[in-house]
Amino acid sequence: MAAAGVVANGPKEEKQAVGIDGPTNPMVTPLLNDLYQFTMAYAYWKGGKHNERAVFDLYFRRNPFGGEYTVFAGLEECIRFIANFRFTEDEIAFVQASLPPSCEIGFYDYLRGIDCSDVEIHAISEGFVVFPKIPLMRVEGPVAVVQLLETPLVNLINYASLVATNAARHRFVAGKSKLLLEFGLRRAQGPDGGIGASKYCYMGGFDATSNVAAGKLFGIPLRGTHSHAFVSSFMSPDEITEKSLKSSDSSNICEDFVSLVQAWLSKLKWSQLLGGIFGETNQSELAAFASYALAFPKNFLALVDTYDVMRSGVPNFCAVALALNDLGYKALGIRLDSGDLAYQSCETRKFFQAIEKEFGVADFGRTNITASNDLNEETLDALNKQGHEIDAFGIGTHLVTCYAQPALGVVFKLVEINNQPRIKLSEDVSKVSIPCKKRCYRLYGKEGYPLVDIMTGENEPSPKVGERILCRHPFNESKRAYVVPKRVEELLKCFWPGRSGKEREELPPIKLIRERCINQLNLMRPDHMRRLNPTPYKVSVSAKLYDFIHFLWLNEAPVGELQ
Ligand SMILES: Nc1ncnc2c1ncn2[C@@H]1O[C@H](COP(=O)(O)OP(=O)(O)OP(=O)(O)O)[C@@H](O)[C@H]1O
Ligand SMILES: O=P(O)(O)OC[C@H]1O[C@H](OP(=O)(O)OP(=O)(O)O)[C@H](O)[C@@H]1O
Ligand SMILES: O=C(O)c1cccnc1
Ligand SMILES: [Mg+2]
Repeated sequence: MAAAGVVANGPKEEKQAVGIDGPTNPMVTPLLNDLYQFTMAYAYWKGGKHNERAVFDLYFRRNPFGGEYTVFAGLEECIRFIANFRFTEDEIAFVQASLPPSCEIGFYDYLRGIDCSDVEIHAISEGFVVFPKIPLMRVEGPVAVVQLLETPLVNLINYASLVATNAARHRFVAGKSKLLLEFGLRRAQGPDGGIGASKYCYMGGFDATSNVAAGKLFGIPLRGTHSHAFVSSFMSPDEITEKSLKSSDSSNICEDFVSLVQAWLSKLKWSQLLGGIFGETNQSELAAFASYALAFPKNFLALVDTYDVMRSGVPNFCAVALALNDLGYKALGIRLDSGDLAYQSCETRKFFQAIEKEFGVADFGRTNITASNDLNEETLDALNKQGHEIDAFGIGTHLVTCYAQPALGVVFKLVEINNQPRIKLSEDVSKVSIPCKKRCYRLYGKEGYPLVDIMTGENEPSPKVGERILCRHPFNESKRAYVVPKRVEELLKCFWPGRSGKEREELPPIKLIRERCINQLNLMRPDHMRRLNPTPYKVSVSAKLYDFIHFLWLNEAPVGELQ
């Protein structure tokens, strides 16, 4: 399919993060934290508890946007943070100034010495489809150090996974064949929101961004059109002084491209097939289009809704496109940014097809139509239901601000300390944590779909292909199922080995993560993916872990006394 707009760069050779560089955003430091992490770290240290070995799980409790899946994103930035985790003298001085003066000076020497060399991180690969309760990351290490990681890690995963999921959901509704452009920078929540949105929307299945900084930082393809300001900045074709244009093969020069455009406009006006659709078009708009075509003859795309789409924008675009065609150039297409996008795209397509027929310009009928203007999942769905002729969507505000749901409830919970499993109870069962250092697996069925994710204790034997295993709902006794997996995939892999001597998983380039994400989404059973009342994906625990959770629950919950 033809690309929309000016192509500023192709995807670069992505940089392999082996070194490992620090986080993309230099604001991500150990101070990007909640105060209570420091007060707890002090209290652990003061009590001589700081080096106790703790295991924390990072997970979320509910899928966003009323859906039944989430895309896991943000892992690379977490590993970059971990790999470079050290306090500067300046930061230590600030922590000291922020804690009560009664805190002993030795704590600051302790902070001076810590890094993540004794921390071990297992995580699900970035770009995987993930589900509630399953640990996305398992962080193990000295309790005070790992406590200091909670807020930054949750911060780095939360929005990344939310916006990647939002992008994946927009892609799902738009369909695989459409070009999806992220146009959200101006509406994003600050500079980091803008950069993060561009990165993770690409990961979640968008094709390109308008955000130049994101193009430079991550090698994401850049695309763009032009705005209404460019069109309304022109008053008349007389403004164009440099009117000559070389043909695409440089064999001849058209000395007055503007007159060629005017000639085509008259032909269109009097043509049999198009007769009566339009009269006088807006000449200042025509000047803007001709001028843009002179600047970008190979990438001409026009925003056609400044004055009147069918009576001015589209005929003016076609006149310029046909003049370009005379010189061997193929115009890219138009952008619609207001009004009824379904209706206008269909009318425009008919107009393009009529031109192809009347003037014998091959493929003119297939000229690209891009649409934008407050698009979201619902409007994309409505457009599909009505029928439309749009090839590409530019989406900003709703996508990057995650308008439909502003946060993913990622949490970081202690599940084990000094080899002792810990549980956090709650009146709300969905908030009870799943104790123990665990392993997690995805079990696939005979049709190739993932059937269930299962958590087991660290030392339980792993589920085996062809062997029946009981999968239990972690909290609901009556919900259980036997599964005979056709494929077993271990989900948690070692991304930061600490001192364990384990091999570290590579951090793949963003393009590969994007492909992985698209493949993962394609693998899901369609009923988990549908927008209305999707089927929940099953998340379970082994029988042994189930028994242990409930044993610990009873052990920890005080018995009430009725009077
Ligand atoms: N065929 C359609 N079906 C459903 N929604 C549509 C359709 N066409 C456009 N929309 C949506 O309707 C809304 C139109 O918004 P609104 O009326 O505020 O804009 P407009 O007047 O067309 O343009 P402008 O942004 O210039 O004010 C947008 O959110 C757009 O995405
Ligand atoms: O609508 P979004 O999904 O956020 O997509 C990006 C929008 O940003 C641009 O214009 P802007 O909104 O700045 O001005 P406009 O509303 O007048 O078009 C563009 O024309 C889109 O309409
Ligand atoms: O290139 C575009 O068309 C664009 C970029 C950002 C926002 N709206 C549109
Ligand atoms: Mg707008």
